[in-house]
Amino acid sequence: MTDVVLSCTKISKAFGALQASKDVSLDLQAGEIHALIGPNGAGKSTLIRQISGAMKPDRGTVHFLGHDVTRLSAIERARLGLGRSFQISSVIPDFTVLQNVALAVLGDEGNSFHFFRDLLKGRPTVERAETCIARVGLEDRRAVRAADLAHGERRRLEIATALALEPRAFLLDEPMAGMGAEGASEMTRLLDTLRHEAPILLIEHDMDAVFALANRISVLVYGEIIATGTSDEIRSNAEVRRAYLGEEETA
Ligand SMILES: Nc1ncnc2c1ncn2[C@@H]1O[C@H](COP(=O)(O)OP(=O)(O)OP(=O)(O)O)[C@@H](O)[C@H]1O
Repeated sequence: MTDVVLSCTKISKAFGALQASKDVSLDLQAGEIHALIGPNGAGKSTLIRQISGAMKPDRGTVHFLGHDVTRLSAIERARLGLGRSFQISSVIPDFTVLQNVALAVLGDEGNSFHFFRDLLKGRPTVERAETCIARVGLEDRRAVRAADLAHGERRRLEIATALALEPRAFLLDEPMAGMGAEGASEMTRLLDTLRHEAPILLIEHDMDAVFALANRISVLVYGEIIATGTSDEIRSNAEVRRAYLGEEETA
């Protein structure tokens, strides 16, 4: 029996005449990385936003850990353990690495941010934040302001803030965007280990990373999933090559 952590069923979303999601169904199973790939404008971010709760679908349902979360807000889904990291950074630039992650830990504990300064002196918060920081390999950078981090380090900080919420699943939207080869391979190594803590639904344009990491890949074209399979199955799928991979190779 497969252990489905997250699923969406027949999700549809239109922006005026544009059908950005068309009856999309997919699931995320324990221990896996399920990559969502497709050309620019295919509807990947729109789909992940509906799964996270940032946007309401016109039709369809989202289930997470056995709950129907379709009507829950993004914050309520995050509290259930849906961890997110987006194309646009959510970290506070003037806060240090430690302060950013501690803030996320406090948010998870349901504390009012008025008490942030006092609580930051408390060991449990700091210890938990430091565990998350070490998990992404930023322990030597804990006192550095987020604004002063290199791009790849900032992406890892975002993952640390997501880890602070003790997620049961991750939604990651282009964690390797804008990274050089070294940053991308560090992120690849990190995601490879993270999947064992919580499965990852991954949007990523870096095909080397996707093919190296993904247990399963779904290909979205014009808002529709045209194929789901292993790396080998997707690489050799004629329709996928025509609609997406062939186009990338000749670009
Ligand atoms: N809020 C919105 N209002 C109107 N149209 C939108 C909105 N959000 C997205 N779209 C459109 O929906 C389509 C899908 O966009 P989306 O950002 O989901 O694609 P994507 O696959 O994530 O693209 P990329 O790979 O470039 O990030 C695009 O045509 C986009 O212009």
